[in-house]
Amino acid sequence: MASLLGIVFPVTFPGQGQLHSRRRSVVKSSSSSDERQTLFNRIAPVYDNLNDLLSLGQHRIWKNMAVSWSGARTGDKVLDLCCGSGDLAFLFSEKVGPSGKVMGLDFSSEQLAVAASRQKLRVRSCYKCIEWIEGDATDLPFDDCEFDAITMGYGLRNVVDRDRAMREVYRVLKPGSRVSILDFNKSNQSVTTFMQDWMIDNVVIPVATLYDLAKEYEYLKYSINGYLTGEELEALASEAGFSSARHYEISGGFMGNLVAVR
Ligand SMILES: C/C(=C\Cc1cc(O)c2ccccc2c1O)CCC[C@H](C)CCC[C@H](C)CCCC(C)C
Ligand SMILES: C[S@@+](CC[C@H](N)C(=O)[O-])C[C@H]1O[C@@H](n2cnc3c(N)ncnc32)[C@H](O)[C@@H]1O
Repeated sequence: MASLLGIVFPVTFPGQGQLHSRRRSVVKSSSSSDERQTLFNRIAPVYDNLNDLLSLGQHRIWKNMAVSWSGARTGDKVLDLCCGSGDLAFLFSEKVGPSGKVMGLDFSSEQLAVAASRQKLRVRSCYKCIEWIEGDATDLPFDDCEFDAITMGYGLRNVVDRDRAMREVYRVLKPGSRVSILDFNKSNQSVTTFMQDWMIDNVVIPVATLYDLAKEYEYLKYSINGYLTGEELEALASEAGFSSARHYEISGGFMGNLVAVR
C-alpha cells in the first residue's frame, strides 16, 4: 500500500481563540485518507444545508444527544474531533461556557474555514472559547490526559486507521472521562439496513446529484457498509484501553452513539 509522507501543520483559525500552531509529521496510511480529505473539502460549502435538508433537521437532535452523553460540564476543556463545520464544537461551547475551552480538530481546511466563519457570526461569549486546529485524528497534537470530554460526530467511520484514532482519543482523555461517538448505525436488523440503503439510494444520492455531489454521497453509503456494528465499536474501545463502552441505537436504529469511559 502506497504510503505518503505528509507534513501536517495543525494551525488555528483565529475565530476569537488564541493563535498558535504546532507542527507534527504524519505518515498517511493510504491515499484513501487523501481522497477523503478532498471529499470533505469539496462538500464543505453545502455540507450543513444538505444535512439539514436530508435529515429534516434531525441531525441537530442527534448531535445534542452526543454532546450530552459526553458528560461535559461548565469550565471543562473539551475536544470535538473530526469537527468539520463545527456543529458539535458549538454545542460543546454552550455546555462548558466562557470559562471552559473547546478545541475543534479536523484535517479538512475547507470545513475548518466554514467553522471559523460560522463562529464569527455568533455573538454569545461561550463561542469565543472555541479554537480550530488543522490536524489528523490519528496523531493528535495534544498532551496525555488533556481533555475532560471528547466527541466525534460522524468522524470515526471516515478515519482510515480507526484503531489508531481510538488509541489517540484514549491517550488525550483524562482518567474517568468520556468520549461520545455519534454515527450511522450499522444495524444487524436487515429491515433497518434495507430502509437505510433505500433512503440513501432514493433520497440522499438523487438530491446530492442536484449539487453534482453524487460520488461524494455514494461514498457515504460505501462507508456505512464498511463501518463497525455497535458490538464491534464496543470491542474497539475496549482494545484501545477504555474501562467501559456502551453503544446506544437511536432514531429507530438509523443512528448510533458509542459512549466509552477511560
Ligand atoms: C449529519 C449526518 C451525516 C453527516 C455526513 C457524514 C458522512 O460521512 C458523509 C460522507 C459523505 C458525504 C456526506 C456525509 C455526511 O453528510 C446525518 C444526516 C444527514 C444524512 C446525509 C441524511 C441521512 C438520512 C438517513 C439515511 C435517514 C434519516 C431519517 C430521518 C428520521 C429523517
Ligand atoms: C461527516 S464529517 C463530520 C463533521 C462534524 N463532526 C459533524 O458532525 O457534522 C467528517 C469529518 O471528519 C474529518 N476527518 C476524516 N478523517 C480525518 C482524520 N484522519 N483526521 C481529521 N479529520 C478527519 C473530515 O475532514 C470531515 O470534516
